[in-house]
Amino acid sequence: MLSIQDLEAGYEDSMVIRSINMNVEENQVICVMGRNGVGKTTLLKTIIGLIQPKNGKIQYKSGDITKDRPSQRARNGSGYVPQGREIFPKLTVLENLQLGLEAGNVKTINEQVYEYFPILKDFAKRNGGDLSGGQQQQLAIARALVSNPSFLLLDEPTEGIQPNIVEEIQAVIMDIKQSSQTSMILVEQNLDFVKNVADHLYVIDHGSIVYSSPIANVEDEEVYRYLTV
Ligand SMILES: Nc1ncnc2c1ncn2[C@@H]1O[C@H](COP(=O)(O)OP(=O)(O)OP(=O)(O)O)[C@@H](O)[C@H]1O
Repeated sequence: MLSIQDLEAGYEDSMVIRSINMNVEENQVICVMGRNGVGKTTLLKTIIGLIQPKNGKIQYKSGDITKDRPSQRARNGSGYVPQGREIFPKLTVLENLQLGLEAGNVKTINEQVYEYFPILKDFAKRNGGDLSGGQQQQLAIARALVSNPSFLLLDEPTEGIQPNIVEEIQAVIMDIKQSSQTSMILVEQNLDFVKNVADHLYVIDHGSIVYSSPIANVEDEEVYRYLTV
């Protein structure tokens, strides 16, 4: 469904990710781990179109999307939950969700989103900035889900979030996987969380994939070797 071939990207003269090859099938959850600063966010931003690759190709549903703008990708089914949430603090919860609808060119909010995160209905008129960190993360995920993405990228959705909300986010990811064909790429620091939700794990170091394994065969020690400084 999504095929990334020899992808290289970075900022001005610096190359941050190098020779990345990845395949994501329908309904698969792929996790990407790696130490701080190795290029995980840069990879997601390149897949979503916020950064233009210097080399390589991204194919989505057999079309070449390497040069498509982020807005085109959103209309074609991609959803993005950025690191640090990036919700609009001065807009209400409902207005934040409506922006997700516009991005995906969808008319109405799928009620499923409120079933996943009932708090967002209760707090519809509150400003996004008045929610707790965990609630803002739920809003960021919901904002991506309202456009019914067939492909969802999540950048560290559990970072700094209290355990009960991490469990809720895990349950939502599992439900999306069980009830739809949506594929996901998840950047995550927590190996236990990864093992609960993922089908395949990639570890990145210095911008390249250094470890790749189906989740059932992941060797914790090997993964931790790359995650410790
Ligand atoms: N806008 C930018 N301009 C220049 N360099 C950048 C920019 N954004 C990130 N970088 C650099 O690119 C490298 C990779 O950053 P990136 O955010 O992709 O890493 P990461 O693996 O997601 O890290 P973290 O786990 O801390 O989020 C880092 O050296 C970072 O300083």
